[in-house]
Amino acid sequence: MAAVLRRGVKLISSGSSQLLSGGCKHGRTSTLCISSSRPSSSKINVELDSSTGIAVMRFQNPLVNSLNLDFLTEICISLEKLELDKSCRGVILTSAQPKIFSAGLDILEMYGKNPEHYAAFWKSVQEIWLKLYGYSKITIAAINGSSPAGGCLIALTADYRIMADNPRYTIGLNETQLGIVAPFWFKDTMLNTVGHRTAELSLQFGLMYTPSDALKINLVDLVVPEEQVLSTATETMTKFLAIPGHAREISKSMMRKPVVDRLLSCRDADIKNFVSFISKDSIQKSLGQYLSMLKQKKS
Ligand SMILES: CC/C=C\C/C=C\CCCC/C=C/C(=O)SCCNC(=O)CCNC(=O)[C@H](O)C(C)(C)COP(=O)(O)OP(=O)(O)OC[C@H]1O[C@@H](n2cnc3c(N)ncnc32)[C@H](O)[C@@H]1OP(=O)(O)O
Repeated sequence: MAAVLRRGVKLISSGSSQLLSGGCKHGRTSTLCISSSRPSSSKINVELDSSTGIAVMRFQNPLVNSLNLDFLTEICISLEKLELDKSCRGVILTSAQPKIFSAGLDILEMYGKNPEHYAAFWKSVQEIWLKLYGYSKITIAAINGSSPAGGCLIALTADYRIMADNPRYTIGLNETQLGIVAPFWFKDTMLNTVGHRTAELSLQFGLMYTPSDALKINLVDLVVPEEQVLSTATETMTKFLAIPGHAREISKSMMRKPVVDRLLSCRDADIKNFVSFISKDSIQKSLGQYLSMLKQKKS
């Protein structure tokens, strides 16, 4: 159930099973409607300040915000609701988990499952990218932890990226390190942000960057002390909000539409390609080894 935090601000816990269709208004505060049952299953929370129009979406999928099917669906539904909500003007994406923005796609969704599962999972990955990269409202990634692969992709879809100044946090498209390949629309998103040569090296080596190195290649726009990430994101959002909305929105769409259209024109083929690639014995073996390496790292 939505709980009032301070004047004009509501906390919205949203489990995918709890979301109802359509936004609703409660007095002066515009928020999303959810039922009150089982709020503890929520993988995200959204705080929408109706006095500023700024929503903060926090990822809270323990342990590391890995992007599984349910989590992706939940994020997508919440983004859709915020997009339809006239009182929301921009969304800040950040993490409630310590040290991790998002560990990227959940490897367990791509390992040891059947083709139908792989297809459904990949469809949800496409959905989140299409939703975020084509999002009409302003998005800012407040990157308060590590952000490999799919986590980096989520950050890359934002209009602006602010990263915490902690050299332990890294960000990048590291897919090749897992023996897998970032698909063309991951590549295009990276390329549109950092340019051709940097994207080429970055993708081939599967490079992960510290915040200061990420800043050097424009993978992030700003690096600030960790405790200032959210406040800086809010200040930056205010600057974006000062621009006439329709002009900003059309400019964003002009920059991104060709890339969005490219995936829209071949979604089914892209799913087929993913299923066939990920089902290969050699790829499954690589993913299995990578998972073992993650586990061994602890011991
Ligand atoms: C031609 C091409 C055509 C089509 C496309 C084909 C291919 C598909 C491309 C797919 C694109 C893929 C994108 C991805 O996002 S792949 C995922 C990449 N992610 C990573 O490499 C991150 C790996 N994780 C880490 O580096 C660290 O875990 C992290 C995030 C820095 C956190 O470190 P730490 O705090 O020390 O925590 P642990 O390492 O101990 O992890 C805790 C726990 O979480 C498990 N885990 C971590 N990451 C993932 C993940 N991505 N998926 C699933 N599980 C993950 C980890 O194993 C630990 O589990 P445990 O059970 O041991 O507690």
